[in-house]
Amino acid sequence: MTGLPAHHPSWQRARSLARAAAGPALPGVPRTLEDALGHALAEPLTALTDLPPFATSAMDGWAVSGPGPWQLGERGVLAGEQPEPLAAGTAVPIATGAPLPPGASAVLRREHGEVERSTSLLHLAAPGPLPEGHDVRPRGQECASGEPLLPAGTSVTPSVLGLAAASGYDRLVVHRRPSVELFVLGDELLDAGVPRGGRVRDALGPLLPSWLRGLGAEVIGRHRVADRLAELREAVAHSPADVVITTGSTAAGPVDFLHETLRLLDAPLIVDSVSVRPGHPMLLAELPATADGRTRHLVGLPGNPLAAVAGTATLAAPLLRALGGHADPEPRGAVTAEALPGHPGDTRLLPVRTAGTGVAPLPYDGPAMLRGLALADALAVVPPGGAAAGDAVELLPLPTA
Ligand SMILES: Nc1nc2c(c(=O)[nH]1)N[C@H]1C(S)=C(S)[C@@H](COP(=O)(O)OP(=O)(O)OC[C@H]3O[C@@H](n4cnc5c(N)ncnc54)[C@H](O)[C@@H]3O)O[C@H]1N2
Ligand code: MOO
Repeated sequence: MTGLPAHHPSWQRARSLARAAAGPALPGVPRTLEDALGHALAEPLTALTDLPPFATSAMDGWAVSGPGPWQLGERGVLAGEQPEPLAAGTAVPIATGAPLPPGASAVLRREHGEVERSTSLLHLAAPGPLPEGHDVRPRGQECASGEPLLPAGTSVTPSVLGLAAASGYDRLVVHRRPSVELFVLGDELLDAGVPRGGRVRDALGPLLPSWLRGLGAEVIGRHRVADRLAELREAVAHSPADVVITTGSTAAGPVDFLHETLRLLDAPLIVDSVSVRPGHPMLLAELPATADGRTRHLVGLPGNPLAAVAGTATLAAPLLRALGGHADPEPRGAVTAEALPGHPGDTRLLPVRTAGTGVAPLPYDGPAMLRGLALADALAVVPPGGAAAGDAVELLPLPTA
């Protein structure tokens, strides 16, 4: 456990407690490039080759040697070929990406040259002269073999996969993803159809798993758990997940058994409610370790859907990112296009949309509502008392897929 239990910390402190609770990131494992997507690099990415690995032509045209005009050879050089040396005063056709023949001094792009058919002489057809190295990508222009390209902790995106492949990798050593099991509580929840008979649709079962995957988690299960102490206790006690995430049951209602469950499991609370709106009943606890000594945590998200979203951004995101070894991102900021309403004493997380050069609030942002969130680009972190038009605010990203 990290530090003493923090009851009702500030929003900022709750985030750092959640990050620190992770401890060291999960161990590194080798993965094929395809399987590494979404993980974090456990080792720096170091170039396994010079890039480009040999001097190449940057354009379709001719490789030339010395000043023109040039006697044109017949056999051109295609990408993937090993060219013959080029004698002074001669030229050969060359394709973009083809290795430059030894002895070539520059590349003349097709639209800048003219071939005299009768003599097979290639003339410069653009204002000259053609400088040495023109339209040539020299070997090692992007990096030298052994050069560090990306630090450990970098999140593996499609672009990182491309760079890793270009620089010679078949596999990457990445941190294991934290496993997550999601327990959705609430006997009033329906899994299909229109709300009826006093019951409402489960909005969080569909909302959370893809978000959690986007945070780098491996979602190993999603279950509905009945509002009964014994059932919740069994589910939490036996979950093999690194992180158990529950929704609902955080408050003091007649069937809110989460606190009681944690007490019975001897699971100390690291965060027990946060000074943030919506979502202040959110919590973070350390669960008893697994038989093989792995630490486990529980994030309790409030049942009101927007409050659960606030809890995911506040507690689940820093915990999961740190477990997965992802480096902390630079905070993203924006200017407000109009005033953002705040809470007198707590931080407020407000769905906002980019409007012109700033961000603006959206209607329907109550804790039980998702209508504003569904149109939002981000959650704005609104300080106690609110933000005036033109103020800078931090933005928290929202998943897009
Ligand atoms: N006496 C107090 N009552 C409440 C407090 C409080 O401090 N004192 N806090 C309020 C706040 S703030 C919130 S947020 C909620 C948190 O409640 P729980 O986490 O215990 O959640 P539930 O009671 O189970 O549900 C609340 C609400 O959300 C609906 N819900 C639950 N799960 C889902 C879901 N998966 N999809 C859609 N809607 C869901 C549920 O039907 C309730 O309407 O407590 C306040 N009360
Ligand atoms: O703060 Mo509760 O978090 O939704 O109303």
